[in-house]
Amino acid sequence: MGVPLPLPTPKMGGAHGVGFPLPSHLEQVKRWSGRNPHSSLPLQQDLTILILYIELEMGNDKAYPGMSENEYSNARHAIRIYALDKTEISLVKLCLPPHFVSFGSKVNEDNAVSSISSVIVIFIVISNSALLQQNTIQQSTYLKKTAKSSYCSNVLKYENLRYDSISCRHTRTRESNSTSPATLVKEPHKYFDRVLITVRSGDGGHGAVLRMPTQSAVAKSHGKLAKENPWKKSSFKRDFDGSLILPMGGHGGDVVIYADEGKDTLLEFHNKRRYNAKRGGNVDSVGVLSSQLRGGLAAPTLRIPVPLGTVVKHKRGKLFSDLAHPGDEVLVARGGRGGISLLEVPENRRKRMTTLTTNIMRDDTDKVLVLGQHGEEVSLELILRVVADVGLVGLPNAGKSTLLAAITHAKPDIADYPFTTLMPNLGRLDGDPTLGAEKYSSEATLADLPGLIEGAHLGKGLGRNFLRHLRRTRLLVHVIDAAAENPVNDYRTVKEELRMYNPDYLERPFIVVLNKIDLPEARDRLQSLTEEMLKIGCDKVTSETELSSEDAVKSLSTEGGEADLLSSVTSVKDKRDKELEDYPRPLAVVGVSVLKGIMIQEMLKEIRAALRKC
Ligand SMILES: Nc1nc2c(ncn2[C@@H]2O[C@H](COP(=O)(O)OP(=O)(O)OP(=O)(O)O)[C@@H](O)[C@H]2O)c(=O)[nH]1
Ligand SMILES: [Mg+2]
Repeated sequence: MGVPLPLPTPKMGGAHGVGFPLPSHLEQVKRWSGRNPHSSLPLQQDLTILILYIELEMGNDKAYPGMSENEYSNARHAIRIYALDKTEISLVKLCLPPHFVSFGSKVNEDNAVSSISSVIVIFIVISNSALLQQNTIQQSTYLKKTAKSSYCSNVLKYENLRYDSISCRHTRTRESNSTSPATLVKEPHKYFDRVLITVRSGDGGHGAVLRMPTQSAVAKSHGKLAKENPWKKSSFKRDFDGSLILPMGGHGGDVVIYADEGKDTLLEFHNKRRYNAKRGGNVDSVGVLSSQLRGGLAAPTLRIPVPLGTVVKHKRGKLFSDLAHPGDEVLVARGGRGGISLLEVPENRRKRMTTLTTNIMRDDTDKVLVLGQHGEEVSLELILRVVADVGLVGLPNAGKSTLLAAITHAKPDIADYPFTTLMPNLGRLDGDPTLGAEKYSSEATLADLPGLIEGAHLGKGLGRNFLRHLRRTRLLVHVIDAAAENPVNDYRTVKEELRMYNPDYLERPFIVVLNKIDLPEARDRLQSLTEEMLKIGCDKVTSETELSSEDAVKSLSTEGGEADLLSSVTSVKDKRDKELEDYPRPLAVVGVSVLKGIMIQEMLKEIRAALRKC
């Protein structure tokens, strides 16, 4: 620890090295070591790095056929770097011997082994855990011994085999709480559906080490009766088998995240990113067992409300839960258990008490149980995907928000400039009263999304991240400005962007709404536009019309449409290779003017009919 490294003249990594210049790297290692053994590195997790620096004695160049002069001289120094997870550390001793000889296929192994002239083994332990650091030091000591006996005799001289271990601590990186309230107000659309938070469950309350009361104390508190028989069974709380029940520390508060229909966004979490549950109460005692003794109070569960449709994930990927239904909740951190109480019994009464109690503990090592257990701290990523049956998509200014306002009670912002809508607006569509009571209840939720433009997948306009909010929809409604210069092209642009985000979106049933037919230029070409739109696409539904449940699970672990599993990557790629014409054609094309209320009922009929089909 802390011994400056005897470093050889550094050279390039060589044919078997890691491909970056040695000098700077070894300089860094040098800085980490000797001078400051407890230097900090900006790493989040525990890590052990094993560096092998091997210098070869390249005696006979005929032993390395096919190696160029350059390769030959580079191969004289080989550096290998292994990052070991803390759980893998025991593997070091297993995998070390092969590394001594794994100098690539061009080198005859025997020759290579016999030509090693010196080896430097460096362990860098980056951890705040003293135990892990200690373990690594033991590992390297063990290696020194085994290397001496097994390798040094015939491979290299022991004095040429050097070990060092370096301990570094993590830097305590402060969580970026950089989103200022002003930014949140100015650009809420960038933050409303994604946030990182940290939750901590409460510690358990402490138990107590109790003494039996003296006879006089018992008499004082229980009057004459107790004086006659201080060990009378009813004096203390007992289990059904007669054993004494000793009070326990209260359970620490759990942390639960639940779906709350009253919440719309995750914005508030940007202001407060840390949530701590309370700790359990300690045993209320002055050290003497009494019938009045109470256990510590359990801390209340900390319940955090999030909008319906929030996906709760571990910061580094693992899915906790998808809170897609009202009342869904997930326990994200369990509170620490309360400590138990111990009873100290005088030697002469011990035997008798043992027959009466099951939870007497005298062993010193058990005393740790008196302290409540620690709660757990978890970093979470919350991702909102709105829950809606129908998604409205289209270019900016097509009239999506006007449509939502026309058929639901929603009051979205409407204006004749692009990107009026920055965050999804939700509206509730009532069922069809003409279909009778049964169908009337089949209401649906509509989501009006921000406008998409060509190149949205490259980040143009508002980008395309908001398309994740289409994930749960059953039906898409393409809203097109029929009075625009080239409505068919606009339609293709939106479909293309959807496909770039997630080709599955194009497999979903959809209808096309040609809007603004109150304007003459739209009304005149309504017929031809409708025919043209109906021609784009094919009849056969090529694959699943909805995300299968398996896909849904996969998609929960990924964002932005990039699936992490190889198979799904391939399938997504295949789907992107398809032409727009290879995807299903619209279920219906209707011309409307949502502003002037023309053909609204016909449009609603088509939407309801489509909803019934999917
Ligand atoms: N003439 C006419 N104008 C309409 C019609 N529907 C919407 N508009 C106008 O089109 C403009 C844009 O409407 P919005 O509903 O804000 O369009 P949007 O698709 O939500 O636009 P973004 O939110 O920017 O994506 C507004 O000025 C509306 O008044 C219509 O049927 N006829
Ligand atoms: Mg809008």
